[in-house]
Amino acid sequence: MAAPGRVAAFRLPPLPTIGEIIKLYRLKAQRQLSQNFLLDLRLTDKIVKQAGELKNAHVCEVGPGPGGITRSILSADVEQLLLIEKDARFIPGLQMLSEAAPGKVRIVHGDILTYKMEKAFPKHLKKDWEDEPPDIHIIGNLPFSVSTPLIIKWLENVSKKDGPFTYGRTQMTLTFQKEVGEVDVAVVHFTPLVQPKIQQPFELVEKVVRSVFQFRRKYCFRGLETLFPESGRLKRTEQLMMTANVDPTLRPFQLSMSQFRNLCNTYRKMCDEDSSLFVFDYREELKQKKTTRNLLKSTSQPEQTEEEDQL
Ligand SMILES: C[S@@+](CC[C@H](N)C(=O)[O-])C[C@H]1O[C@@H](n2cnc3c(N)ncnc32)[C@H](O)[C@@H]1O
Repeated sequence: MAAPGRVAAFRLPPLPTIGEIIKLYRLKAQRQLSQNFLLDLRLTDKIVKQAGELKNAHVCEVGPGPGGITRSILSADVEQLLLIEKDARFIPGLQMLSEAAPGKVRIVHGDILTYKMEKAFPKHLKKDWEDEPPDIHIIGNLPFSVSTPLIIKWLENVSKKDGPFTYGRTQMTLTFQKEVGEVDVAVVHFTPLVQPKIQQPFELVEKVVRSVFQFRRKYCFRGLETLFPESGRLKRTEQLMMTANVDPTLRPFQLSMSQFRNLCNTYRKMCDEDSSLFVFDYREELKQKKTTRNLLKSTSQPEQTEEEDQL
């Protein structure tokens, strides 16, 4: 058994070991689980420390599972802890934790991707966007398959000041697990800025960034080309890169924030000049090309192009 978590006012039940989790929750794949669940309280304390001072704070933990991070949050003497867990098998263990810390814990058996965060905390905690962040924190260690769509949704919420950011510049401390087979986790702490670094609609920024990074190891022009329809693609990509002052042979991860800003601003101007541009969908174009090619296919079958391999 791991050492019990301690707080001044109450004593939490000990964290189960990986073997106990497998038995208790009838789970399989011990190797994978031991990477996904954080069962060392020294490590979970370290992660929770990254969130800053949590005494008397309102915290939402996403995906508490067996409750390692949960214990560390409670040990930080928070005012209220909201737990959102999708897997019903973890609920009884979380209820035990809730009983050990009376009046502190609220458990929601639900999906964080659909949970209405704009109603999750008391209204009196709301702060103006320009003020200091509210005393509300989101903390979580989620699998990659969930954390990626979730962070995109939350970044959109930041830009629209809705969802968890109805309360102001709510802070988030999230762990991102590396590839399956690696045990390392990266802890990232986010505090929304008062002014965005790029003053364009979220959908436009997301489209540009997603396009650049779809070929992350290639020169950045390769991804940027996909913003434009085939007719005039080369010319418009050149125009975008020249106006934005971006060297086309940089790799996506070498681009600076100001280069992304220039790209977004220039692309916005191009979209304003051509109303059909923003809705252009490169993948849709590829699909249509493939369908046409299949229709025209005769006895001699051409090799698939690199583009079509992406479909
Ligand atoms: C990688 S485990 C981490 C568990 C625990 N936080 C820890 O660090 O040991 C991810 C947890 O998130 C839960 N989960 C996965 N998808 C979820 C979702 N969409 N909404 C809420 N919880 C989710 C899983 O059931 C699991 O308990």
